[in-house]
Amino acid sequence: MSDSKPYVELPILDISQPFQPSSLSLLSKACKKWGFFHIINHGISKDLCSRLYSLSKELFSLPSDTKLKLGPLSSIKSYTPHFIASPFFESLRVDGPNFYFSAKCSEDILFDKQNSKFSETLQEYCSKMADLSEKIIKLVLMSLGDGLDKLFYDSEFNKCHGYLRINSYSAPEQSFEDQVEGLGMHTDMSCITVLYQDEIGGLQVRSHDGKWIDINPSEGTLVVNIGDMLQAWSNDKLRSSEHRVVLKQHVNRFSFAFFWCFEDEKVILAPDEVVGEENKRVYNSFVCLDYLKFRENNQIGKFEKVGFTVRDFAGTKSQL
Ligand SMILES: O=C(O)CCC(=O)C(=O)O
Ligand SMILES: [Fe+2]
Repeated sequence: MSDSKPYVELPILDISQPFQPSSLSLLSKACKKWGFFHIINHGISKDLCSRLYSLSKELFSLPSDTKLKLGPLSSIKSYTPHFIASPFFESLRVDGPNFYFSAKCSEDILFDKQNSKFSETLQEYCSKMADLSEKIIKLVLMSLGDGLDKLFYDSEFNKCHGYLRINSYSAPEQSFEDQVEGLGMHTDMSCITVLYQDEIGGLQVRSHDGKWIDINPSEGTLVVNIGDMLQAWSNDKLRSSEHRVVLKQHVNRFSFAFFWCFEDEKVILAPDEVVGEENKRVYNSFVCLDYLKFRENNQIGKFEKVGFTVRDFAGTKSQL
């Protein structure tokens, strides 16, 4: 990676502390400009991350035939094999609200002997992530000002649900002239995503003028990004940025992406208080599930590849 890349300083929020107006204002600027920020003192211990990391290694080193019992052609569909998102990417999904049950269904098929550590660890990690996501949503709403957190948290965000995707990137063996993408440019469909990335790095966010900027890993720090659902709900006050993962030769990489989403049947329409008097609504109202299906069924936007986003789906004419 070249050294000439523009440098971006994303806020690092200590979320164990009460928030000062100055940190909320930094947060709101970062959410508008980048849609990404970092958090520390989030309560997810190093030990828990290492345990999940070891289990992930064990899981993805199982034979392909075993992993394929979990999808994409099986009834469970928790596994995405290589060559769907990219030749170097595979993933396993664990769904809430009963993360233990979801992980156990996969565990029972993957491991000959019972490996209850797998479902227990996933339950521990995901339930902590769900609590953390609620906290982060409140914080992001606070950063929008005008007491929007108090006005809308309970009425609009109380049925959110989460799922985890454990992402495994295998190492490109040949050298390529261009950057090798492990996961191509995409936006997340969630309200927010909370991401643990290992120490390898490779996550990049796309700036307004189309430059790729590294989001470097740092121990004890989690990355948070705004997804499409919150971009639409906030009438573009919060940005769901395009991002991707580039790989290094001969190096494997893992990440754990926890997606916190509105319920499927939720109708997203930016409230008047969020839109503000001066501004126009930039999205028509839409049902969440319809957007998810639009992304799933769309050849270009399929899986997490470059493609259509919520703007193509629900943007008002003036914006297109
Ligand atoms: O692996 C990463 O760092 C990012 C993963 C990601 O963007 C996703 O799972 O949506
Ligand atoms: Fe993503």
